[in-house]
Amino acid sequence: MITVEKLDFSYTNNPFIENMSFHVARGEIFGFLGPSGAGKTTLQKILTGLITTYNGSATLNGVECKTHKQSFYESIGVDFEYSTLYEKLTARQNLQFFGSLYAKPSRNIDMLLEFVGLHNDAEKKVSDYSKGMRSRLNFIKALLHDPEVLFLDEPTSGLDPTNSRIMKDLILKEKKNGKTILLTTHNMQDATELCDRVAFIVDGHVKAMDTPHNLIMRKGAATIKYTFHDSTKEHTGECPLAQTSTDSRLMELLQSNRIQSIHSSEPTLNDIFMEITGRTLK
Ligand SMILES: Nc1ncnc2c1ncn2[C@@H]1O[C@H](COP(=O)(O)OP(=O)(O)OP(=O)(O)O)[C@@H](O)[C@H]1O
Repeated sequence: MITVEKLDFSYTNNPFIENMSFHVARGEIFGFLGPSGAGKTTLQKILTGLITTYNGSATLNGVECKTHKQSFYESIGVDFEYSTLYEKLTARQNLQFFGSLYAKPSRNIDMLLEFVGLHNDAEKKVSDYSKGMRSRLNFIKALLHDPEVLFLDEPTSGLDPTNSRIMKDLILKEKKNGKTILLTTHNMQDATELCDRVAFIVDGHVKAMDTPHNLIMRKGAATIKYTFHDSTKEHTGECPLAQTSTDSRLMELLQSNRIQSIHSSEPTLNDIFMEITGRTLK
């Protein structure tokens, strides 16, 4: 669906994105993860045809992004971080207007509004919308022409936990509807939950690319920690989850029912990001 090969791009004379290659399959949710300034938005701009001065190749459905025709935009939907809604128009008027820009007939506006719980606010001006309502409206604006590929820039940024949950469920629903989704995020938890694969991006370079599960497993096994007490005081112990049966002390404690507490701790995607890139996402 999307193929990037030997991509080079910089805003300045210094190299930035260099020799980057990756492929995103149809129906996949693919996440660009990286700290501020890593080049995530730049990559999305290249793939949505907004930056055309790159070298190498970036194709979407076989079309080179920098030489696209207007019809290119029929197959992509874009929900970037900043709202592009008209404040003085109602939600419905906004959707009618943006829908009219495409050759394809719009999806049913009432159904889209219902889909994101805005059906009772359709006639309200966007200036009277809360941040969460705007995010949901911006999201369905990107779905109006039923595009094959969705580009989402920080889809949960600035949302409270409830609205963030709503947004993530909407993204997963669109994946079920067969969409290919490229998203950027700083949020490792969202990435772990949403993405089939992620690319760690730092300073314009891909440092790692895999499923969140495989990346987490790279760090090695999760560990278990346990506490037990003898006649004098409480002790703690630790061993790799995969080696519990060879930990003789743990075995003996289990058999004599002397364990007081036991829990496992898995590395997070954030731990792996720090290990691979030497950077944090904050
Ligand atoms: N139009 C531009 N002209 C010159 N430099 C730019 C331009 N847009 C972005 N940059 C620079 O390119 C680098 C990458 O920016 P980009 O917006 O792609 O980062 P990002 O990973 O999306 O960051 P964030 O998470 O903060 O959105 C930054 O150093 C930024 O200052």
